[in-house]
Amino acid sequence: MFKRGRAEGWLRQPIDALPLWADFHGVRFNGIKVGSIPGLEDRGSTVIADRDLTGGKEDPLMVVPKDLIISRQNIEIIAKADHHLKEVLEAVGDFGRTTRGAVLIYLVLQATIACPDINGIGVLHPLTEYIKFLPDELLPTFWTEQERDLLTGTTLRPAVRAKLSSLLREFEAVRTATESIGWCAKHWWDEDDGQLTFEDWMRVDAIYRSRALEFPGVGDAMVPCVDMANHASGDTTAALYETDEKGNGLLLLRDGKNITKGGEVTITYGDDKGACENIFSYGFLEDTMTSAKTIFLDLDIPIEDLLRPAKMAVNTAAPGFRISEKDGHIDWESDFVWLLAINQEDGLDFKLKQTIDGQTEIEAFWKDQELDDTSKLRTFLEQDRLWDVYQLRAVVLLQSRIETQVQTLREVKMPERDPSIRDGPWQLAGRLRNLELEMLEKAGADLEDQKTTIFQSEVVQRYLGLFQDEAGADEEPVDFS
Ligand SMILES: C[S@@+](CC[C@H](N)C(=O)[O-])C[C@H]1O[C@@H](n2cnc3c(N)ncnc32)[C@H](O)[C@@H]1O
Repeated sequence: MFKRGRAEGWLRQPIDALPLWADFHGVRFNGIKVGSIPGLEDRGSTVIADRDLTGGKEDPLMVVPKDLIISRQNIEIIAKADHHLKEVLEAVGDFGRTTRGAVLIYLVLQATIACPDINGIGVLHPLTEYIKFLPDELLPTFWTEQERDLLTGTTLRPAVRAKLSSLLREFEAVRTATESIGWCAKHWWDEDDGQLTFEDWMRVDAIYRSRALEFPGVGDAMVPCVDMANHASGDTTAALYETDEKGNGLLLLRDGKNITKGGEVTITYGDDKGACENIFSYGFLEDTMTSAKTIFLDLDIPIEDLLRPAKMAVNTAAPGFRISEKDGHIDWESDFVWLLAINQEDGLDFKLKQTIDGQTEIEAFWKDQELDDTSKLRTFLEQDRLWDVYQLRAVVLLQSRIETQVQTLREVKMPERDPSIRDGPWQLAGRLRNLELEMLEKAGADLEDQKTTIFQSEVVQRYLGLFQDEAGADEEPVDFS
């Protein structure tokens, strides 16, 4: 539907028509306009100062009436007057009650309303026109297989693979849930005339992913016109977004920020987001990004671990760890690694429990204390006299996982550039590989230092049988492997 609508023009509007749309629907612009900046056309449209703007002295640069905000609450309100939207939202169940689910369904319905072959479906809404201004972002879900191959060894590779699988599952679930609705069967799913394709689902997902912002008091939402602002981090962020006491969306120039006429009025999409997430959600990396910032690596419980099935059954933590870099210093965090770091001889135990309905449930224990949430395991271990030993094991596990990742990145080099590979994916993949490799190497070195420090601890030395107390009596050595 989107591809056809873009090509035939019924799902496309030039950005020059935005002021008219905004004016008609009560969006107020103060000293700004929306368009592209000469020389930066590859960044699409953005908010531009239409006169000199002085921070601390300006009224809101944009006021967007609250009814135009695409939030879960507003979609529920719109659905009260649009029985087609309501029918689909109800049919998809819990998914339609999440913000993302409601917005994706809503966007699909707006495209359906705009389609000239489909009549009498849905109620026209200002947003039916607005989605025509939105460009198709080249997010990695739209990269070709060859372009995605460039990501091998980066954390974006598994993220994109998982996203594509989950999008396909969602699309099939929406189809199954709605194909018994007459108009959906006819206009969306009919083998010959049905208009809705998996590519449409990918497009609405990309629109939401690249444009939704977290609004105080509203939650995640797409706010028309505010979502035309491009991103800049740190001190270069020019404006903030929030809602006023009536719930209208606002764009506010930051105090102390002066923008001369023609300058860009940027917001931040989140300064802490890592390089992987930036490419995943927005399809670009800021030129000033010199660190991958944060990397999540998966961890697997080794096959040789006899408790693997039980550990997997009780685990409640994300199976991996995150390393983050701030001010040149690398930190790691993981609720999962502790489950890998301990075993039965340390005090981990499992019991089978019969539930009231006759099912069997597995329960985990740490030294006779019930472990109902394995993500809290660290708090138990911290109090244990062998805490240093568990820390050492965790560090060794993380270090080995990082080494594997580094090795893959080093071994699988960027190939010769095939002419079919587009410039965007080529540049982004190259930069991401370098940023992640550099940060992983730094993290590996930092963990080596941590390992050396923990290794010196008396607890570890005693545990390994390397400690000699003053009387010269050796501790019984313990097999650390
Ligand atoms: C919320 S939209 C902003 C408006 C968008 N440029 C448009 O034309 O509709 C987010 C998208 O804008 C682009 N973008 C935003 N900030 C950027 C930046 N600093 N550099 C390059 N592209 C940027 C990316 O394509 C991103 O997915």
